Order: sequence, then C-alpha cells, then structure tokens
Amino acid sequence: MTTSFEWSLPRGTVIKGKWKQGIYKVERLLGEGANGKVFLVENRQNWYALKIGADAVDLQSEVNVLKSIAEQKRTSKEESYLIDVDDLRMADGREYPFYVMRYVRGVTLFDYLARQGSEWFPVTLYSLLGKLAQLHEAGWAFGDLKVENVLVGDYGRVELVDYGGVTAFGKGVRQFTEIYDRGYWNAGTRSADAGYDLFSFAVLCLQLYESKRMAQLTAALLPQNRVPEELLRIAYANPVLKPLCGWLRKAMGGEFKNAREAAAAWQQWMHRTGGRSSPPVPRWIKGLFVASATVLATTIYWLLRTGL
Ligand SMILES: Nc1ncnc2c1ncn2[C@@H]1O[C@H](COP(=O)(O)OP(=O)(O)OP(=O)(O)O)[C@@H](O)[C@H]1O
Repeated sequence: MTTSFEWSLPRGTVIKGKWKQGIYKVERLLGEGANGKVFLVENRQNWYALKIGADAVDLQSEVNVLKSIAEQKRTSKEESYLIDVDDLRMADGREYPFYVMRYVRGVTLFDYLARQGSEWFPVTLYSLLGKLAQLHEAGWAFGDLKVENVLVGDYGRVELVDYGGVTAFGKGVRQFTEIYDRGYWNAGTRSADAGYDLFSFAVLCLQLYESKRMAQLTAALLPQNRVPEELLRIAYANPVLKPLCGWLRKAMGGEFKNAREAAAAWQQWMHRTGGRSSPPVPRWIKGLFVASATVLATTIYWLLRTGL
C-alpha cells in the first residue's frame, strides 16, 4: 500500500481545522493506507484517531458513509464514531481534508490471536460477526473486510476500522482486496450484500492461520480455477479450521440468509466445542493457561448472554 503524499506530522504538531477551528495535538502515526494517514491525536484530554486524506473525493465518500451510519444509530447509546470533519491548511499553503473518529484501542486480529492463543479465535470472530450484522441491518456491506481492518480490544471485543469500502446494499463494491473478494474466487458477484461480507469473513479465517498457503495458492491458480473448493481444501488441512469447514462451506456458498443466521450457526459450533478450536495441548501447558481460560470463559458467557 502506498499513499500519494509522503509527508508525516511529528509528535506535538497542532492541527487546527480551517472551518470549525477544532484543535488536535498529534501523538503518533497509527497507520496508513491507500486513502490516507491516520494519527493518534489529543483534544481536551481525550484521544481520537484523525485521518488525513490525499484525495478529497475518496475521503468525502468515507465521511458520507460514516455520517449516514451515525444518523441511523442516533437512537442508540453507543458513542458516535465520527467526531469532526474539516480541512487542514499546511505551511506550504496546500489543503488536506481530514476527519476525526473514535480511537479504537486495540491490536490487529492477527497480533491478538498470536498473543492470546487460538482458544480466543471462536469468541473474537463471533464478536466480529455481530459487528457485521449491525452494519448489514443498517443497509450497508463493509466491502473491504480483511485482517488489517479488524482491531481487537480487551476481552476479545472487535472494532472495524477503515470504512472506505462500505457500500450500500445492492450497489457494486468498489474498494476490496482481491484475495477476500467473492468475484475473484468465482463465487458470486461484487454486489454489496450480506453474503459478500460473509465470504470475506471466511477468507479472513483462513488468512489468520494459512496466509502463506493462501499466497502460494493464488500465485499458482489460473483465474478460471479459482473456486471456493480450493480454499476449503486448505481449511480442511488445518487443525484449527478443520472443525469449522461446514460453516466455511456455507459462508463461501452464500447459504446463510444473513449475518445473524451465520452468527447463530457459529454460536452453535461454539457450544458444541465449548469454544475450543485448537488442537489438544499437553497437560502441563494447560496449567499455564488457567487464568487466561477463566477470562475467556467469562467473555464467552457474557457475549452469549448479552447477544451480539
Ligand atoms: N479509529 C481508529 N483507531 C485506531 N487505529 C486506527 C483507526 N482507524 C485506522 N486506524 C489504523 O490506521 C490504519 C490505516 O487506516 P485506514 O485503513 O483507514 O487507511 P486506508 O488508507 O483507508 O487503508 P487501506 O489502504 O487499507 O484502505 C489501520 O489499519 C489501523 O491500524
């Protein structure tokens, strides 16, 4: 991924919005991608994430989506995700659009599972299905669902970041990542619907554990041979993913009516396995994980009780 503007903002830089005069102090760069750079900033002792875009049109379409989601959520008690939208004038006179959003304190899904262990896989991914279901119920598909766009906070709670690919149901998904794309795998259209995100979700499960094999597979296959069966073959050979193959097949085949139905099937699988998806562990190692297992069990209980 490259950005079309190569400067950065050092720690302590003060960003002042041209129109609304909001003042944000830069702490550090959180990340960057094709659409811009995201900084951790401080305003009146609160932390926020501030995204500066190189292209006003791209950033504006993200802002429009976030505004529309905020409208639909107005009645919920959840803190708004979109905080401010403005322009920044640089010392050289050039202007860049930016928006400020809630800071998601978390690590990437990949890092989280590497640190906490595969036993957190079922509950974390269940939480992600809940996030998708909420978005779908508001009429949007996430579009560019991938490992990098999912952050995990305490107790396996997930948050989606990068709303650049969010697309109204029925419209064509424009921003996607090939390997996660239903069209790329000849498994359906690029029309935004629940099934589009559920397909990406299934690929995301594979990417977490088999990213190397996935890369080898995509390099080796001719476009006409890219089919979900090839992905399922990889899942079947992996001890964490093997018990999930039935669910993955349905998700890749578009058999779930919506994300709620997919989450219910996932929940059933969690009940059946007691939330375990990792291969058997020697007894002495098990002892080391008692504390972590207690937290995990509490989280599962709480998630299943409160629903998604
Ligand atoms: N609200 C947030 N809280 C914390 N970190 C964030 C937040 N939003 C974005 N980030 C971090 O910044 C990175 C880049 O942000 P984002 O994905 O929105 O940029 P992008 O230019 O649209 O990227 P891409 O090229 O993947 O589309 C994210 O991967 C994430 O690590």
